[in-house]
Amino acid sequence: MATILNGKELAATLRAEQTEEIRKLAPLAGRPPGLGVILVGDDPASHAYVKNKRNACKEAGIHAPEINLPHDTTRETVMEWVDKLNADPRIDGILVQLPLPPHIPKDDILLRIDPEKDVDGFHPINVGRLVIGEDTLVPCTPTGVMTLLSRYGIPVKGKKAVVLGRSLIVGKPMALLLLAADATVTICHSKTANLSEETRQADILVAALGKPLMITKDFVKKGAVVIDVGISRNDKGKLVGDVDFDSVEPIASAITPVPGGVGPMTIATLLENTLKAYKKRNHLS
Ligand SMILES: Nc1nc(=O)c2c([nH]1)NC[C@@H]1CN(c3ccc(C(=O)N[C@@H](CCC(=O)O)C(=O)O)cc3)C=[N+]21
Repeated sequence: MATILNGKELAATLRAEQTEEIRKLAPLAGRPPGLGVILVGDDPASHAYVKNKRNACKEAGIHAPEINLPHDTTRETVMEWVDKLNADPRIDGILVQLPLPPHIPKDDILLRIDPEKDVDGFHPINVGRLVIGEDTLVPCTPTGVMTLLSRYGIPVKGKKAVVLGRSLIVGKPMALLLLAADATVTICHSKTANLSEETRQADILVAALGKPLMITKDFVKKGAVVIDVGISRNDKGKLVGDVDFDSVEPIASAITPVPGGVGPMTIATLLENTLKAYKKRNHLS
């Protein structure tokens, strides 16, 4: 029987801690923290995520103006909104919801965000700082995974970690964070040969490939800690991860469910990053 790593419950605990901290800091700063969210187009999944973020911010006392732009918005208009949020003294964090429509070059937009307000940690300056090992804003999903591991007392130092996936948003920063925590890290991806041989070495296995239910017990060593970052919808519209939970749970020592695992931790970390940027900008500790 594996320990179920309850991200939903832990995220609620973290948000309560953040709410308390904001209540204490706002009078010192003379204002609450601010997170500006830019959403382009009408992708229903993106709108649902942004709604979750808005509710979490509201609950915690974060000022969170939302810029909703139509699908046919130009690159220049999005740039102007980023500039406006960069210059706004009440804004500590900026999030441009991804994916953007194909006619808007993502890299140009992310490069425009003030790195000190880059609560997603996607700006090349922040990616570089993470590689160097400086304290900086780090992408929310992998940071949330590290928080989940540490709050459940799961040791990382000296362990063999295998990360499945090499995206800018999850795989690469996940590998760097595990490395910084002294794990021995392997990154696997779609071209990896003998994938299950690699994954069966893992003490900690992080699945972020976007292939629903692909990871069965054949990919997992007995007693491994299994973290599922996948979020896909099946034909019934139900949320499923990259891990076949029913197959893997009996042999894992700990495992995250989907939903209720990594997803809620992502949002709690977005608030944490906003708070971090706010404290730095206001010289509060
Ligand atoms: N600039 C940017 N930053 C992001 O961090 C970002 C993004 N764009 N685009 C989309 C992805 C996806 N993402 C999720 C956040 C929360 C849940 C989450 O809370 N999931 C719940 C379930 C939600 C549901 O039921 O739909 C759970 O897993 O329990 C999932 C996915 C952030 N992303």
